[in-house]
Amino acid sequence: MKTEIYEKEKENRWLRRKWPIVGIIITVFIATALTSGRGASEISLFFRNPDSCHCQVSQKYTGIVEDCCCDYETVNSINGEVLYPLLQELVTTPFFRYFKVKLWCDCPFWPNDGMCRLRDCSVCECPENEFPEPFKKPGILSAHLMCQEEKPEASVDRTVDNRAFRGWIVTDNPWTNDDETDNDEMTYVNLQLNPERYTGYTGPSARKIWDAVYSENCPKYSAGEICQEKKVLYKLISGLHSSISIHIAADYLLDEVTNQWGQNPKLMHDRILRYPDRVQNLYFTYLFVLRAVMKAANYLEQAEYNTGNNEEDLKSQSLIRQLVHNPKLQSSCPLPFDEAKLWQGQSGPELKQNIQKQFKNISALMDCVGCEKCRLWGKLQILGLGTALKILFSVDNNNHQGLPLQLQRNEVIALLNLLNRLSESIKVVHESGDMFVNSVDRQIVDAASHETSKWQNLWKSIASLRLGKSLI
Ligand SMILES: Cc1cc2nc3c(=O)[nH]c(=O)nc-3n(C[C@H](O)[C@H](O)[C@H](O)COP(=O)(O)OP(=O)(O)OC[C@H]3O[C@@H](n4cnc5c(N)ncnc54)[C@H](O)[C@@H]3O)c2cc1C
Repeated sequence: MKTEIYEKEKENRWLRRKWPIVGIIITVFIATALTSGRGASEISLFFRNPDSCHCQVSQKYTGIVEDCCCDYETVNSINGEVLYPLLQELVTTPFFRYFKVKLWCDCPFWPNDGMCRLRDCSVCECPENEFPEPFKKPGILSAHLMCQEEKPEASVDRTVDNRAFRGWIVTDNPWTNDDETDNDEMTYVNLQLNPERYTGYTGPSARKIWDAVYSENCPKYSAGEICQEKKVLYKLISGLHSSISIHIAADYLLDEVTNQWGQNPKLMHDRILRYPDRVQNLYFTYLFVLRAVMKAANYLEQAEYNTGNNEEDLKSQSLIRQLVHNPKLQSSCPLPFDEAKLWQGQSGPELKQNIQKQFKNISALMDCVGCEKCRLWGKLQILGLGTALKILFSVDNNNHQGLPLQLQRNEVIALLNLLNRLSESIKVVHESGDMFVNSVDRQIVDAASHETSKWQNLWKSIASLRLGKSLI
């Protein structure tokens, strides 16, 4: 009997002495369990992928944005001080808030598999009396023009065909799939009433679009690729994708029951911030589009901003002037992207043709997006990118090709609204990126220490149980 008590006491003493080691073993065990995917998903993501581990390290982007002519610090400062405030105001003016779009979903690649869950997926179209008179052609509201929800107010703009807008011509964009000159089935949407945010569009339907975009139309270039032309399309699309994800995370439906909207730091971290290349591509896309706007400065300055609301139209024009001729922008980042460097080699024209074809395909894929609001913003932003590509690559500085720049009103609306979206995303990443990363890190640490203390308590109870028993 004595020997038995002695043995038990020995065992407990061993347990007490080795407790710190046991603690470490438990911690390692928990970490292993979590990294093998059995723990909370956020923790597993954090530990599992060493490339994505930015634990407590603040993500600072410095130096020149790759393939551009401006550095991160300058982008952040001109965006925060100049572009963001001007663009925020500009997109609320009547001229820039009505976008003409074909919302019908007739996917040329596969049957429509609309997977939208939320009411927020659908677009609130403009009633006929809302959008500006000069945008309309009298008598176009015939009964056969039905909108998405079979309402008669899905009016079509044909006014631009006839009106002598200075600078507003009807022309097709060679980079996009939709025929911009065909007004059938087009409808007007007030963008201010349809913010780009979380819609619940997710799963295989959304994944199929992005997969088709990346795998078939702009595959990721291999590391070490030096041909800038081969990288441009991927970087533009990836930058746009980052911006879309940032808007989803920044305006997320946190609680469906109480309809509570707010930021989702985990989504922001998991989809964007933990991938530095996605953030870098966002900056690239921003500078690319900014360069297009600056290159078209004279055109934009002289164009007619006419919605019939004189005061607001003067405001649009004044804001455009302040933007394209801004002294701070001109001095700190005069050439955000140098398009003249591209298409120089022998294979230049062929490369350009290929990229144009791929971009057109991506644009056609927007008709496959199974959520109306996502389709609206997808189409707008792709038209905006197509307009930037048209400005930078379809016309050269000296009009050597004999093609003076001609833009359609809808292209300008898309271009400036796209720049505004990118500007918002840059602001979020720059001003709140660290806060999101820290908040996710905190959640991870809290979850891990909660798990650890749970195991420690369990272990302590087992140990005291054994100790108690042995003393009986
Ligand atoms: C055109 C379009 C517009 C959309 N608009 C909205 C919207 O307004 N609101 C909404 O809630 N949902 C929208 N969606 C859906 C949304 O983009 C996501 O597809 C959805 O939230 C599911 O996300 P996910 O985590 O599966 O990753 P996804 O964002 O679908 O990404 C799919 C894959 O692409 C790769 N990837 C992700 N980001 C990048 C990047 N920046 N660069 C390179 N590769 C990347 C990754 O491998 C990832 O697994 C839209 C989808 C499309 C196609």
